[in-house]
Amino acid sequence: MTTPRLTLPSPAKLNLMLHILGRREDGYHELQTIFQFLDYGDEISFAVRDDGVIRLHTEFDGVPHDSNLIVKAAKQLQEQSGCALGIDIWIDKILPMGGGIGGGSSNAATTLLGLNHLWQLGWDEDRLAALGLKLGADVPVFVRGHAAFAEGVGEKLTPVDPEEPWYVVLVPQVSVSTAEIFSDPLLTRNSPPIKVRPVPKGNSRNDCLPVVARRYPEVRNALNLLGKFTEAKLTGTGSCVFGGFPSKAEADKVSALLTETLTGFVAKGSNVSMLHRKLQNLL
Ligand SMILES: C[C@](O)(CO)[C@H](O)COP(=O)(O)OP(=O)(O)OC[C@H]1O[C@@H](n2ccc(N)nc2=O)[C@H](O)[C@@H]1O
Ligand SMILES: Nc1ncnc2c1ncn2[C@@H]1O[C@H](COP(=O)(O)OP(=O)(O)OP(=O)(O)O)[C@@H](O)[C@H]1O
Repeated sequence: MTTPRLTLPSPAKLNLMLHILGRREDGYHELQTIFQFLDYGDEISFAVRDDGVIRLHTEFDGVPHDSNLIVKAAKQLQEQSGCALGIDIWIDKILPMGGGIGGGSSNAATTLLGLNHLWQLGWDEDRLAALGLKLGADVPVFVRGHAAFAEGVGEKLTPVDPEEPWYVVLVPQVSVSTAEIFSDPLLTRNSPPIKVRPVPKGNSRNDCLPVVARRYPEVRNALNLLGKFTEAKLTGTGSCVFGGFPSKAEADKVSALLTETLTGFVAKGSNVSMLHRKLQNLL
């Protein structure tokens, strides 16, 4: 008898704004950012095994098995929960790596929530988010599954409900190293903290944009091209560039023009992650 597989979505995120307030003693940066999910992402399938082995069957270019955030998330959860079960994992990977749309962090969160369900651990969201934070600054928001205003290094989350437009997302064919951008001497690190909620209009800038655009001509090009149709923004530390449109038809039209020369996709913004919508249906 074959073990049944559970397939769960692993959505992308966008940073609708990103301000850098300062640098902490450990080198990490204090941020204020707004996360929103996309109805677009990878799909991860899981099948429980009873021998305790954790095995990711899909190979990733340049990411060894044990360094994959999916495997790290599974191992840490197994270790900390004392669970004797194991897991077989497959992923249908469509999210670009190093694109600032959070693929690795989202994969880690989907793994944590999927295994919590399949291994019947009964961990609450706070505990899963705390474990997730050790894997990456963006993991907690994917664990919680609601669009959020984030502070600290991204772990202090307040749910928000921004508009949910259709986005054109351009994917310049360069991988941007987050660590490299955060260590650039030209990065602005002194944005004043926003104290008013909701975040007032006019605060949509991303402090990483000037540094990324300066270093990567491909990103500059994408910003210029999309900027002809709408406000073109950078997500995270890039490389992806996005802009919102009121309808799918308008987003499709612009995407069709731009993707003649650039890679990209159209997806709807969503304040509730599609992972959580699927899990809700399961329960
Ligand atoms: C900037 C964002 O993309 C916003 O969504 C994320 O906070 C980055 O999250 P991430 O890719 O999961 O980043 P991590 O793997 O935690 O960190 C990668 C590297 O970026 C730098 N880093 C990251 C986040 C942060 N708040 N300050 C930093 O200085 C650190 O050098 C760190 O070693
Ligand atoms: N499951 C995974 N999916 C993607 N990348 C992974 C994974 N596991 C490890 N990595 C490593 O993490 C790096 C960053 O990947 P990721 O896709 O999260 O970047 P990102 O979209 O820029 O994320 P962020 O917006 O959180 O900075 C990759 O270049 C890769 O080396």
